Amino acid sequence: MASNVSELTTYMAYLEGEWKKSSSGETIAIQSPYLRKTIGYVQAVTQDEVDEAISAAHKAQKEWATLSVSARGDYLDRWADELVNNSEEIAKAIMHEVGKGFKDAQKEVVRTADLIRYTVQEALHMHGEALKGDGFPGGDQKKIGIVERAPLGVVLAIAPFNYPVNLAASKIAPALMSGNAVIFKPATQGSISGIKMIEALDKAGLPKGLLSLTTGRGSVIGDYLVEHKGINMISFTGGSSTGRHLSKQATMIPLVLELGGKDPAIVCEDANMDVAVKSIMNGAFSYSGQRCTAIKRVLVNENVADELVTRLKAEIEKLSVGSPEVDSTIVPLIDDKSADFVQNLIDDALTKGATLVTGNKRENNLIYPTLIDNVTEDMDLAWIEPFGPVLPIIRVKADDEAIEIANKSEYGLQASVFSQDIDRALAVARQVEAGTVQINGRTERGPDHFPFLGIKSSGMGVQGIHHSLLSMSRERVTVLNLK
Ligand SMILES: NC(=O)C1=CN([C@@H]2O[C@H](COP(=O)(O)OP(=O)(O)OC[C@H]3O[C@@H](n4cnc5c(N)ncnc54)[C@H](OP(=O)(O)O)[C@@H]3O)[C@@H](O)[C@H]2O)C=CC1
Ligand SMILES: O=C(O)[C@H](O)COP(=O)(O)O
Repeated sequence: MASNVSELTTYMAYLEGEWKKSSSGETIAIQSPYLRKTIGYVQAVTQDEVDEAISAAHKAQKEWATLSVSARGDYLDRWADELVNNSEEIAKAIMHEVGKGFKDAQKEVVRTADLIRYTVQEALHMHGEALKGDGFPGGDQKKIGIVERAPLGVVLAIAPFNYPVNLAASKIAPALMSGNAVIFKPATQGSISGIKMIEALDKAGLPKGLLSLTTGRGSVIGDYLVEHKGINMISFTGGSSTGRHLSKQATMIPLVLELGGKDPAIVCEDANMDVAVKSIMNGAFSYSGQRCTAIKRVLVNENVADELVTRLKAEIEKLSVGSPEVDSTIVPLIDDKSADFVQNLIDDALTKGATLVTGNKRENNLIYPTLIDNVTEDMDLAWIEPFGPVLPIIRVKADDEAIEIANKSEYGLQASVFSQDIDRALAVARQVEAGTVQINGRTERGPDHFPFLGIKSSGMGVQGIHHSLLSMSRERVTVLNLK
């Protein structure tokens, strides 16, 4: 596939239902991680523009909340249709901007349309409840509690670079279906994909002002957005340090945080090795490990460690490395800084005596898939999230030791346990501190209607379609006191 990004577009911000140049007069250049050149410019939105967008959002939200759920759903269904109709163009934007393989980028767009449609259906099927007062000692049948769900107001949706369309829509769709307005802050590297996605929503006829897209550096407008009195809920996905910072800035408003991880794959000595190898390969290396749910360390029983390492090495050496345009599994990392970060983790482990099995080759921000054995607890690679294609092997003597090391991590997003004995796998799974534990499978967020959550430094609150709808609305209780 030939890349045609020679004509550089300056993209507008979407403010109060109009595509506008920012009054700042400033733009931000977006660099493609694999073309290694500027592919477009986005607006650096000002604080005054943020104020205006939030004020317009409040106005539009009032009317939106009076629409029936099915009428809101019609807008969102049309959005999903538009995304599918423009999937090739949006996928190209994702590929150019964040270096994701074209087929995976297309899957991301289709998955997003599916997520939006499911969100509509889920919202249509969420009903309130009526409580009878006599259900509590001393209560009275004449007291009836009606419990409905009400919107929160204006939701701030902040997304990371790695799933610029899906992780944004998984916030925007439930926010809108719950009757809220949205301020969407895309990752700077991910803004063009976000703009393309919002173009589709605009084409679907969304009422003006209900959603604004504020492009700009998180370090410049992030705190302003987060601390803004007009924001009633924040749904954030990104790194743990950004998430921790944000949780200190935001006061007395609901907050859902999906953050980083250091997902372990625990391989017991009775694991089915075919399953373990396939799952670890897929879990650790797809999109060069730039997934929050990537397998980021392997805790393997020493009796099967040699076999696992030999088989992983053979598979890693077969991985395609290079351009996302030919769907390589290993693609250049999002920027040079990220590649330096991964390289430092590799260097630290090797300096401290770990064994290089394969990899540790680099061309600019392209890091070849790297497997490092005999990683020990004194090495940063045992604990720090690389967000790149490097996998540490930590050998353990028993399940208990694997659980202990798994739980020593500050993170608790997901984990995998591989064993052919379901009782054993379940016993291990129940002791691992993580939002989700996969038995005999790779760590992953999908399917998107499952609850998705991180504990410890991996997050706060729950996503997944049903839970996102809940977190973006509140109970509204009306009590009838009959004569
Ligand atoms: N648990 C989960 O569901 C997921 C977690 N992640 C995690 O995200 C990280 C990678 O994504 P990355 O984009 O680099 O993460 P970052 O934390 O760097 O950025 C995430 C978002 O926050 C914005 N931001 C930055 N500073 C602020 C601020 N002060 N206030 C408000 N917003 C701010 C960024 O904007 P800008 O780009 O302009 O700086 C971006 O939109 C990894 O740690 C990964 O594990 C990723 C996907 C899923
Ligand atoms: O950013 C991430 O890593 C995504 O939330 C992971 O999604 P996936 O596990 O479904 O690829």
